[in-house]
Amino acid sequence: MRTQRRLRVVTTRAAHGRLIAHSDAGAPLAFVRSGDGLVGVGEAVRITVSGATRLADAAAAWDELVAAADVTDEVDAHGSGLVAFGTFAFADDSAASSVLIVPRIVHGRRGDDAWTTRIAVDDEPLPEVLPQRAIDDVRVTLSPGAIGPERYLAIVAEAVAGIRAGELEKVVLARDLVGTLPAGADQRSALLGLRRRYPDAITYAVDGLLGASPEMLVAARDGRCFTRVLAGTAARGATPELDGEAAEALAVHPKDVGEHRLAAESALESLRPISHDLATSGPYPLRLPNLWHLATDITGTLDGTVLDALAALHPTAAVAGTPRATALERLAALEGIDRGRYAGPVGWLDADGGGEWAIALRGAQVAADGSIRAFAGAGIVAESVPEDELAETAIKLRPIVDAFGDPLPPRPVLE
Ligand SMILES: C=C(O[C@@H]1C=C(C(=O)O)C=C[C@H]1O)C(=O)O
Repeated sequence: MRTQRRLRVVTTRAAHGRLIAHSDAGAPLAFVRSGDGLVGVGEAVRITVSGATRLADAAAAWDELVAAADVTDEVDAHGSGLVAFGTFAFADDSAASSVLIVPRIVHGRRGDDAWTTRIAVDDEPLPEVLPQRAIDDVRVTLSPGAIGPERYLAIVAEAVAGIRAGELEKVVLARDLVGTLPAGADQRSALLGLRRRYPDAITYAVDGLLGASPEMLVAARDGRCFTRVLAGTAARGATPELDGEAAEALAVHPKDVGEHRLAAESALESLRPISHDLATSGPYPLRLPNLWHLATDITGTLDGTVLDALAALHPTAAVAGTPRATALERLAALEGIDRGRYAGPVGWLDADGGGEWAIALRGAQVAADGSIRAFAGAGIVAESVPEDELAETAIKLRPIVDAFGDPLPPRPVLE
């Protein structure tokens, strides 16, 4: 989709309260982690793409918009100036649209810098910054969707049989929960629920897709990139001692270590053609409020934009499997449903090819009619036990189940 619009973009220093309270109740835009990040209000431009070329098409439309923009930025921080929020569908043949959204107003904070960016289209005046609005407490119960627990056990068993027969090494299988948000409900309620419980995760919201992802697919700035690969999961222990043992056991558990190695190697392989000086640290056990993951961090010099990096990395072996093409075929056949934007890239990009993109995990899509669909998956390998994988998806669904079920606990409930 082409756009001829000319944007006028002005960033000035500002002081903010809670970032999320600035966003729109019915259509929040957010990418926030540990108090830093971006929140968008309103919509100046929407770029809609789909199909196998969705990332390349979005990049071309974005380049045109950037070329015609007039930007005044007195802050010059990562995320000041012209930015767009975005979400991309998981599969090439998904019916879900992929979008880039340029808000009318962006509130940003990074360390000691805080700013507001105002964006006007063509000859419009710059938008006015409105005061924050209190967040309503909205409660929704989620229940099994197209893939209930029984069906999940069956497809995991089928996947294990295929892997043992040598068809592929690993496939990530997901299941879903559904619910309905009342008309006009405040979506920021769930966002705040996620932020309070998972402050170190990335709380994201773009076009009804919202969640708290622990996995940074790629962050790019000034020609450098960072990727965090997560694969291999264990429940937290009930006492500090048991918890420490759970982390130690995960770090040496052959199934998880093997599953992780496939994911880390495939991320490196994807990055090699578009980057150099790649360095890794890990795998190490990463602690989240609800579980442990094995993590590998990758840094490098990026020869391209953040969208180029997304095109190279997505879908990673952490959310699809290995080999990639076989895993994509198998997961589509076994799940039998459209994942929509679940496990796709969600984030923001700037005018210089930088930005931050998470994998859309631990979240849900809220559709225009209020229907909610949440997904969580687990990496299946030859040693996988269906009941364990079902339990793992239940833990991974907890952030979004709790955020909708009991959105505003008075203080972080864990940690
Ligand atoms: C697929 C999900 O998570 C991914 C799969 C993991 C695993 O199988 O151990 C771990 C982290 C994520 O990369 C999900 O949360 O839905």
